[in-house]
Amino acid sequence: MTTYNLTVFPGDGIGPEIVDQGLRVLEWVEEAYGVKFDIHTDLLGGISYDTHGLPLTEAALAKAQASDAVLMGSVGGPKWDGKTDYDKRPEQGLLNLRKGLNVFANLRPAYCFDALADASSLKKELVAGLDMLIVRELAGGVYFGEPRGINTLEDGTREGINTQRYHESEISRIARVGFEMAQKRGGRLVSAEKSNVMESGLLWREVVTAVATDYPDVELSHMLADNCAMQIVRAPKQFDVIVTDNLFGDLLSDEAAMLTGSLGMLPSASLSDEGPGLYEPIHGSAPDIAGQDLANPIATILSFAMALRYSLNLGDAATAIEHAVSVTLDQGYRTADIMSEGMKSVGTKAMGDALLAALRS
Ligand SMILES: NC(=O)C1=CN([C@@H]2O[C@H](COP(=O)(O)OP(=O)(O)OC[C@H]3O[C@@H](n4cnc5c(N)ncnc54)[C@H](O)[C@@H]3O)[C@@H](O)[C@H]2O)C=CC1
Ligand SMILES: CC(C)CC(=O)C(=O)O
Ligand SMILES: [Mg+2]
Repeated sequence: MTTYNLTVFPGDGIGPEIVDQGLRVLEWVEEAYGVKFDIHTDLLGGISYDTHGLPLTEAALAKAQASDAVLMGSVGGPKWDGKTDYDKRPEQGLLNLRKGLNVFANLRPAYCFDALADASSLKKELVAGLDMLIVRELAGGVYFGEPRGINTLEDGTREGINTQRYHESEISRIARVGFEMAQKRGGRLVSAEKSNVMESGLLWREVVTAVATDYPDVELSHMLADNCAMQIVRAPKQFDVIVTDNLFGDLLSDEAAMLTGSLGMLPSASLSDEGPGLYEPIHGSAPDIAGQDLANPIATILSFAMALRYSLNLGDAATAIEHAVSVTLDQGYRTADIMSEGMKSVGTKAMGDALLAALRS
């Protein structure tokens, strides 16, 4: 029997609740596909800080690096928001995990399930049939650039600094992922930056244009990121694949999530050239609904399905899970974030129950 080593970081807020449902689905995969998941659960984020004084310990990172795939929930919350030492904040643990795994390519698919075309805040005809992919650079850019910090100046006033910095090698490697994804999909790639006001954006545009010569079958276009944000809500189905930097990808993907009905629907896979991928929903720890059995576990379950496809060679199991999500939504099960009139209102665990029933039927 094939055994896969998984490191799981439930994290903070709704993280443990949604990860629990994802792990139930993985138990089904073990039964249905005759594989074994050897699961090591560890601490990341605020819970790690409270226990160890650090949002990610070296030992936990080493375990993750030695795994076949790393699965997580979410980190952060008001308890740690006051921390001015950013290196100790829960979110820094996640950034360190991403950097430590060198997962530079973050795939964020925005797919509108037919049953949820009504759940979007946009008109149904704009989102029905939507299937776009945001490829976000994840290991560089302004979340990592130096110098950073808050300095007190001679006159006693303060300035905050973060640095957007991209080497051309970082741009070309994420551009290649964008082109390769477009080749496997609709053959169209939009590169989003701010080359009109940022040198790093200009370099981004030049490097992506140069890489394009290796992919003559992909139709490349460039779009300023602010226009891209507008186009995503004006006419989202014009997009096939968007490649963009760490900050713009963060913002554009939360925006795109609302086209699918809810932030609780959008999964992600973060991939490196070698080593395990990291799989997490794109949303945060949702402190406003944590511990109340209200969170939508679907983004997490779909992220774990992406792990099966991209890291564990279990693509059939991933497809079965995606199909079960579709069936469950067709059956009318809805967590509060995607609820509409006449549907069956369920909590986090009951959504997991419904999905497992669909998988077993
Ligand atoms: N990858 C991660 O772990 C991330 C962590 N964060 C952290 O999460 C904390 C909260 O951040 P927010 O800005 O409030 O963003 P958030 O994504 O946690 O929540 C935004 C809104 O979406 C709702 N929401 C999110 N996920 C949901 C789900 N699965 N089901 C139903 N509703 C859901 C929340 O209830 C909230 O109203 C902060 O500490 C932030 O730094 C934020 C984004 C990503
Ligand atoms: C480090 C995270 C908190 C940033 C984020 O919002 C994301 O990656 O989606
Ligand atoms: Mg985000």
